[in-house]
Amino acid sequence: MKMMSPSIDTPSYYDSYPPLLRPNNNPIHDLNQDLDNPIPNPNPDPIPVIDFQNIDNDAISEACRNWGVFRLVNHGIPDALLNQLRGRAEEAFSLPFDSKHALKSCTAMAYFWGTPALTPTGETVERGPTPPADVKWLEGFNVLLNQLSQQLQVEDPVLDNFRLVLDEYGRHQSRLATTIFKAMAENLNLDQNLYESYLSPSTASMRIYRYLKCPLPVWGLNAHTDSTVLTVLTHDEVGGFQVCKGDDEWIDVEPIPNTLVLILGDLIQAMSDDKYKSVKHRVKANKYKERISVGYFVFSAIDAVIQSSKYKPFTYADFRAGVQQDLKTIGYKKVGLGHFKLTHASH
Ligand SMILES: O=C(O)CCC(=O)C(=O)O
Ligand SMILES: [Fe+2]
Repeated sequence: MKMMSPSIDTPSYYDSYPPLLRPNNNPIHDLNQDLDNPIPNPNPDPIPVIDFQNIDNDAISEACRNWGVFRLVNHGIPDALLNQLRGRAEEAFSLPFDSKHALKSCTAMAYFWGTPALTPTGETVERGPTPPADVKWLEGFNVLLNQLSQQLQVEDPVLDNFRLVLDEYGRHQSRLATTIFKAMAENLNLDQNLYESYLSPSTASMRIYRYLKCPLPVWGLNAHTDSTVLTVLTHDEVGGFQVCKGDDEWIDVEPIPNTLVLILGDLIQAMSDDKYKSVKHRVKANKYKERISVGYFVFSAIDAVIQSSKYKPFTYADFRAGVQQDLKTIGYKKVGLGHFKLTHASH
């Protein structure tokens, strides 16, 4: 799709960047990280593939146990909608920084930049006096799906078109997550009564990120696990997304058009008594290209009590409070499930 935004060669191009992240205006960055030692990218990569039109519970089970991540094909989201999503996201990010920043406190679609550490309503979590080295070369919108049907506080046709396409895309994501979770719940023999509250698409959120061109070899997003039941990602062709296999084998996930990447989060790890893995993942920054990704994050109902032989019973509200506290104190290297781990877990 053609963009109305200034071309990359014009000086005004960087008006869409947060001022601190514009060229020649960059904070000091942490250079002590080694970005150059992932496993060389085999082609195709070894990430398991699940066909949504022909769901194979055994294949899902194996992917969940051994990987914590799989690629979803034949998911039924029209290519046209995925292309539209991409086009609308590019248009929204190309707006001048001030137009995006006007949405800073808009809960339905909150703009953020410089950090992925947010409250559930999309406000930036402040971490003491944030050292400049913590600034991440990214910006994004945090979207609460159940609020997207209403007009945004800020009237802007570009943002409104973006909202509409996100709403439609979000409905597809709820459909996919519900079906996939059902297969997982069957595999795990989860109690039918519990299982209803274990996945709550009505409280799902989305994040649309633009990773900005970053002049230094840093991580676009540090290694972390998601605080979700499931996360569904769609990636553009730029690449840079990596998952961890085993303890320390980082694998580049190839961006394959019109496929989705599904990640297991901390909550399903607990529900599965640690049989399924909440997979560590991270994003490499790119010096030459911006990268856009869209993530759908689905959690348990806020008062759902998660039962596990490996953890004390906890509600999702408890878990979320723990994660928010972790973000304030230690950042993305959260304690997460560790807050509830039983030291002498029963078998
Ligand atoms: O941008 C991506 O591909 C990953 C985003 C992510 O891991 C997250 O928001 O938790
Ligand atoms: Fe993540």
